[in-house]
Amino acid sequence: MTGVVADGAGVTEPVVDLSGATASLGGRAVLGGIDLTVARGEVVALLGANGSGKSTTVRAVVGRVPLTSGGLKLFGTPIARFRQWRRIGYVPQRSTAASGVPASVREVVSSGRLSRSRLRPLRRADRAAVERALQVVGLADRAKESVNRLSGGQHQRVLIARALAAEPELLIMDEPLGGVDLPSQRILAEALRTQVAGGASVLLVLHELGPLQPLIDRTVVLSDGLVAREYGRGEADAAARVHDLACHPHPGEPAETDRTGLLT
Ligand SMILES: Nc1ncnc2c1ncn2[C@@H]1O[C@H](COP(=O)(O)OP(=O)(O)OP(=O)(O)O)[C@@H](O)[C@H]1O
Repeated sequence: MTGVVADGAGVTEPVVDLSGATASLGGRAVLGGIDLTVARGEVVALLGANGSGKSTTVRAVVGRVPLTSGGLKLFGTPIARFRQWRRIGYVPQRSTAASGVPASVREVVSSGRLSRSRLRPLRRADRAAVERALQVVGLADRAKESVNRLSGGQHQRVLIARALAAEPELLIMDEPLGGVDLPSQRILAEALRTQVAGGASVLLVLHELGPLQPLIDRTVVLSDGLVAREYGRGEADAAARVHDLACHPHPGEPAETDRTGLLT
């Protein structure tokens, strides 16, 4: 099995272990048998063309899309018995932080901490984690503002801060760079670096690796609901190039699909 690492207690299971996963949406098969692992401390990027199944895969991992067959274990526990959701931080694909609810930036970020503190009032350590997360995404000076007054990219940063505030062991982010400008992408890269240095594992859906590239241990390319290819750390440039050609073909240049048949 890939992605198994040893720790002080002996051999440890991957934090995510998806095997032969199939799923359907609207009566259509969307995942055709995905094998995906994330080892403890590993940073895995999921790439692929639009509609290849990236979001569905991570939504399956967080239990939001039921599998029609195959298996999923989180932290070594089958999904049906898994209850420790506070170990996982999930940032869904671009959405609003609070649809119409006049919550402040700090309140939304604090809500990430509440799930960890089981709805107890926040203690000093909780408040410190919230402030750190706000600093990390560069929104500390806007903490009192209503999230309704933020731009789309700033919303995204609030959602990222909410996930970071929980200090999860596994952070799952669906297109965290979407609509986020380059300085903020760098801030996010730094935030992730800190999380990973602290032992966190990360699963990211990305359209391009951008400033996150140096952090990524493994890149998994999806195509039509299947894993088309995996790239290791030293192959990040190749992964980025395959993805660029498949998803953003340059005029006059054949898409990588035409040349390799990898990404359809
Ligand atoms: N609620 C739904 N009902 C029916 N089909 C869906 C639904 N959500 C997604 N799909 C289909 O499932 C397939 C995979 O979608 P998914 O969102 O996982 O792709 P993706 O790789 O994340 O794409 P993108 O890069 O555009 O975000 C697509 O063909 C999509 O049309």
